[in-house]
Parts: sequence; C-alpha cells; structure tokens
Amino acid sequence: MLSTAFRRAGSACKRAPSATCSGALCASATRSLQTTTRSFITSARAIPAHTFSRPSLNVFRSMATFNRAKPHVNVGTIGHVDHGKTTLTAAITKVLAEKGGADFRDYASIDKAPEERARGITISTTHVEYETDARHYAHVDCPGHADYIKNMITGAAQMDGAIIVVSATDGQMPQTREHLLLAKQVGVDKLVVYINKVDAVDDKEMLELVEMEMRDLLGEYGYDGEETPIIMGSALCALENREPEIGQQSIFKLMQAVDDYIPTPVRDLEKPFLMPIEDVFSIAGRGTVTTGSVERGFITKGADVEIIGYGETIKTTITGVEMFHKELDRAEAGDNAGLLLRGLKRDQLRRGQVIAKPGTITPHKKFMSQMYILTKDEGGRHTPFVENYKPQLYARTMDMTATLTWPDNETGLANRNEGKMIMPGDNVELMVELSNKAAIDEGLRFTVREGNITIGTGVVTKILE
Ligand SMILES: Nc1nc2c(ncn2[C@@H]2O[C@H](COP(=O)(O)OP(=O)(O)OP(=O)(O)O)[C@@H](O)[C@H]2O)c(=O)[nH]1
Ligand SMILES: [Mg+2]
Repeated sequence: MLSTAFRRAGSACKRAPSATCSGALCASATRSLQTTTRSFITSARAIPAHTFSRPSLNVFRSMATFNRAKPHVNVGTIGHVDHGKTTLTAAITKVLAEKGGADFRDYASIDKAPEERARGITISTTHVEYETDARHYAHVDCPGHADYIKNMITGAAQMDGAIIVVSATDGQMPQTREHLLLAKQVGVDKLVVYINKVDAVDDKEMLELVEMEMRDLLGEYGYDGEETPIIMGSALCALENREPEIGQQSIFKLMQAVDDYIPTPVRDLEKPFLMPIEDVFSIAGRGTVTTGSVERGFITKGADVEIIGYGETIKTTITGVEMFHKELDRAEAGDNAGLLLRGLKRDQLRRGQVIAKPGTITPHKKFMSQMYILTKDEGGRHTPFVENYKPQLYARTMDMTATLTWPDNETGLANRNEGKMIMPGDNVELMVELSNKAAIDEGLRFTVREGNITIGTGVVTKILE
C-alpha cells in the first residue's frame, strides 16, 4: 500500500509542469502521499500487529514488475453510472495478475479514489497499471460523473483510448452518450465497447439489440460503428471467479481488442517541433535569443522555423541552440533551451508566440471549445455569466483577452441553460474569439481567468477562423 503511494506520488509528476506542479515531487503528489501514509498509519493502528504485517508482506511479494520497454498507452473506463466501470477495472487487474501482468486491485481500493488537483479543479481519479504481452497500460477510473467530465476536459489523466462500459440490462443511457461525445471532443479517436452484466440477461436477442444500438450510437458520434470491437461479458463474474466463459475469457478478449484496436500514441519526440516562447533576450554581437521549454519534437542548428502568433508569421533559421550555458547541436521535447534566431530584432518577438516547424501549426483567432466552469468551492465564480463575457485566456505561454459566445448549433451537451447563462459547475460548448492571432491547434488545453480567479478550463475542439 505504501509502495503504491510512493509510485503514485512519483508518477503524478510525469505531468507537464504547470501552475500546480513544478516538476520534481510536486506539492499535490506530496500531499496525496502524506494523506495515503496517514490513512495507512491510522488503519494500521486499528489492526493487531500480527495481522497487519502478514498481508503487507504479501503485497510486496506479489508485486508485478512491469516491463517499461513495452509501448505505453493510457486508457480508462467511461460510461453511465453503475454500469460497472470500477468492477471492470478491478476485474482486469485480477485476470491479468494471474499472468503476472498486474497487481490485483480490489474494488474498494479503486473506488476510494484520491483527490487530485489539476488547473485549480478537484478531480477524484484512481490510476491502476497493468500489462499485456504487447503493451504497458495506465488505466484511469473516476468515482463520479463530474470527475469524468473534468478529467476529460483538463486532460488530468489523458486517455489515448477508452473502454466504454454499457450494462446489458439497461443498454445505452444518457451518460453513455455524454461520455462518448466528450471523448470525441477531446480527441479520443478509438474506443472499445464492453457490454457488461451479461450474466443478468437471459434473452440473447436483448444482447444483440444492445450491441446494434451501440453500433448506431458510435456512428452518430463520429466513431466507426462497424469496426469498433464490442465485447460481451460480466466483470463481476471475472472478479468472483465464476462462469469463465463470460467472466475471465471476456477480459482476455477485451484486452486483446484494446491491444489491437487502440493505436500506440505518437510520442512527443516524434511530433513536429514546437517551443512556446517564454522570454526574449538580445545578446550583443550574437543576436536575439528566445528561451522556453520544448513542447514536442526536436530542433537542430540550421533548421528553418516559423514564429507564429501576434501578427504575421515570421520565417527564420535557428543559428544556435543553447542549454545550461553550453552550445549544443540539438534540443528536444522536455528540454529548456535557448534558441538563437537569424536576422530578427528583439521587438519582433514576444512571450506567447511559438517557434515551430514550418507549416505544422497556423495562427487563428476563433475556435470552438469544450469548457468546464469552476464552482465557487473550486475557487471559481460565485455567479453565472452571460454571452460576450471577456475573460483572459491562458494557453502555453500566451495570454489574451477572449470573447465567449454561445455556438449557433448547440449539441445536446452544450448550454443546458435556456436563459443563456453559464453557471459555475457547468460543462459547456463555447465559441472563443481571441483579441489577437495565436498558434492554436485542436486538442490544445487552456484556462480562462478573470483577475486572480480561474473561471474555467477547456480544450480546443475545432478551429473556426
Ligand atoms: N450482475 C452483475 N452485476 C455487476 C456486474 N458488474 C458490476 N455489477 C454491479 O453493478 C453495480 C455497479 O458497479 P460499479 O463497478 O460500481 O459501477 P460504476 O460504473 O463504477 O459506477 P459509478 O462509479 O458509480 O458510476 C455494483 O453493484 C456491481 O456489483 C456484472 O457483470 N454483473
Ligand atoms: Mg465506479
């Protein structure tokens, strides 16, 4: 238990440094470590020493050692309340643990999700890890609907693919649709469907109907309704070692489908180069240097680049790469670098622009977004806001005034308020117009603030202009 806490504390910091996480062992991770340690100590006190030491030893003995050389993929369970997301998560770890590919995590330990903070929002999520023969997975399960929404919008636990759980007894329900829509919005392009609770349904036709309806629904939300794998089974049977056909076997089938159908994500290093400018200096005799943290790809001396944002795009060449006051040939994703630019004056450059491989990102002013508006308790607004609200938008290193308007064609999820008021706690689709051009791409995450208050957090879903 303690070791899991340490692992979690360590892994929490693989996130990109943000306002709440400054790299190394960030505050939130330390806090969750402390909380877990504290609860560990409290619970230990209640149990006689002999019963305490034995299970904890077994935990260490049974610990799976994961093969980090395998491709890593982030997945998660999504779907309507009570359809069996947590039971399935526990079942996957149980079935894979028997092959040495996981540490079994029981239902209670998954459902007792620790609270994390991302972009000022409290989100409860549990991460479990396991591996198949082909890949290593980090899997996220949230205890409540609101946590799924925040998690998907902030990308606090980003998913490269998802397992959507649908109960055979209910079929698709409102949150099945809502999670499907959100997943598509935030760029989860491939899903696998698990039709759960097959043990509770005798009628074969009923199962076929649920499958047919799911295929239609997938198509409706822009997924491939024909190709998407749909697995039928019972997570509870798998967890309780009953009816292996629909229990354990269904978990193997599910993981095979996840291995085969959800693609391995492109690593940051393999993406085209992009570095947001943090600062600009002019160095006598050498020229203009910009500093920043390389977001993706790599750059070498002599490469052609574009500077995008605020005004016209500028073309130039990198004449030097520096790190730790040393001149180098190359900087790559994750590095803090200084880049020397040919023929540019200091006043042509500013924080908030990005330096990118030519043609890979373009400047825009207007886009669609999916946003979560923070509640008062999360430090957000106390009151609703109306159309043409103008907060400050922060993304990468830039901040600009943004005008928020309601989209013309409202989707089912957007703008629940008939009176066109957005309430704290809402999850809405909003149109954003920036005061200036900025390097924007679909999937870019941002926050909006007013004064010292974080109003909301969002993700770019579609470029408009
Ligand atoms: N009969 C049957 N019941 C199941 C199965 N899987 C889960 N359940 C039951 O369904 C209920 C809900 O399961 P959970 O795993 O908590 O569902 P969830 O989707 O995580 O629920 P929330 O996190 O509250 O949204 C529990 O009582 C489970 O025991 C199954 O395969 N068969
Ligand atoms: Mg659950």
